[in-house]
Amino acid sequence: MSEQKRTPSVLEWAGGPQALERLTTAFYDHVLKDPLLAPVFAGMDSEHPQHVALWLAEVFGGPDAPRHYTEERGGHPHMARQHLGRGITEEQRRRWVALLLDAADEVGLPTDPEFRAVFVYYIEWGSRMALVYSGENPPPIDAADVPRWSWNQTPPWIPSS
Ligand code: HEM
Repeated sequence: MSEQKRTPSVLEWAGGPQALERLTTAFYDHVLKDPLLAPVFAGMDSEHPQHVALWLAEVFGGPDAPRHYTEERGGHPHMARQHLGRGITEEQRRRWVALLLDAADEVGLPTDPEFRAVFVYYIEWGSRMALVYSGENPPPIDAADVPRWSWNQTPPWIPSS
């Protein structure tokens, strides 16, 4: 009887925490040069790329992965608060998503349809949530956990032999 292969977490598939740090480092380099986004990030913490990589690692790490962002950075409430009052526009959100996807190509994240689908699924949701929190009537900031995103409908394709 053939042994069933374990499905890697999205984080493992992406290349681990280091791959996400490469992604956010390249991404914020571009953000800071972008006319639409640079003003939004003018006061950005110099470690912001690492913090966002830590957040993404928790989102994509799978149910049993360490919760580093929650333990070290204050979890969902801290992240949500960081967007309050920023008045992010839909045009800025779209640019933010576009630059992140460009950066994913630039640093060589996997390009298989299954990985990119789950990645975009989270980024689309998360960026719209950031916009909602940044607006005039943000939802209350509750003690929700950092969301865990998994393969859902599109587990990675792994050859059987
Ligand atoms: C999936 C989408 C997003 C994720 C996962 C995300 C993640 C985060 C996280 C984790 C922080 C807090 C970092 C920390 O201090 O621990 C943060 C802060 C921030 N985010 Fe977002 N964000 C998203 C979308 C956006 C968008 C669309 C914008 C604006 C166009 C934005 C603007 C900011 C700004 C300006 C800060 C404060 C940065 C600083 O001063 O250090 N975010 N974000």
